[in-house]
Amino acid sequence: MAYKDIFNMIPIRPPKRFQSSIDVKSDRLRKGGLLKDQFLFAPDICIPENEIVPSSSQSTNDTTNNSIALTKRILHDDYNESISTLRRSKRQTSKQLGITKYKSATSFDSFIERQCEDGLEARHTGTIKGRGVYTTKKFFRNDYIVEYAGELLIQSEAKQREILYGRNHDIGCYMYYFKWGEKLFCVDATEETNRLGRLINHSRKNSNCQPKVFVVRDQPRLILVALRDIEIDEELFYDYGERRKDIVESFPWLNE
Ligand SMILES: C[S@@+](CC[C@H](N)C(=O)[O-])C[C@H]1O[C@@H](n2cnc3c(N)ncnc32)[C@H](O)[C@@H]1O
Repeated sequence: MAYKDIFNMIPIRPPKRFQSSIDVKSDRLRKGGLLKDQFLFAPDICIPENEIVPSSSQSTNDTTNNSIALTKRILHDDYNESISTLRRSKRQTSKQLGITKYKSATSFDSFIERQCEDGLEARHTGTIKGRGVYTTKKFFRNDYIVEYAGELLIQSEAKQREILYGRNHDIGCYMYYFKWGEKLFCVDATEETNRLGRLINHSRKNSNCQPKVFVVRDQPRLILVALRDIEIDEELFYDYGERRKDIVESFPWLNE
């Protein structure tokens, strides 16, 4: 499956306030009284949607889970190899990666590492979109919202998986491609889990959050950050970034 062009990198400014004093406190304790030297960088990210299968049953059914299990078995050897490649190549400096470093006073890594999904719940939207994620607390602009959690893959493996997933129309599109340094990676969140980032729907015109790459222990993690203040009971949306004409014509909701 093809992917769209990656946009320029857009740095995000660290939030001016701490999102939660509890998180900051635990982070300080963990790191011996110091906030870790960390940085944010934010290449724009895209999800290839050219094989989106609009499905009402994206899904907990056995067929889907079996397909995923089968795919993983088939790809098992490649998977081990690709992840070890990833690990081998991870020790690049930010200069090599061409990434601007931003020291942040606020630590997002504690949110990521403890899989924080506070203030969110999944509900059925009652529309063709299927499930969506809604807020149960207020978020402020630049707040951490949730991780787009899944398996980190290199591009070649992700493409192989997509071919297999594409054979099963019960499998929805949960592959999230992004550029990190000079390389393309993908977070595959196809497997049904209880993580919420994978359930956030698309809006081009009314997105209220935005994907960013955040590095934890030298590994890129995808997170969603609030674009503006978000009130309780709002559905979360981000722009999937797909602009290819043929794809958008096939899935007109990408323009909404
Ligand atoms: C990452 S999943 C989002 C969660 C999905 N709604 C679910 O129930 O599992 C992406 C899929 O959700 C659906 N979707 C997301 N945003 C949509 C929108 N604005 N309109 C229609 N369908 C949408 C499409 O089927 C898309 O392939």
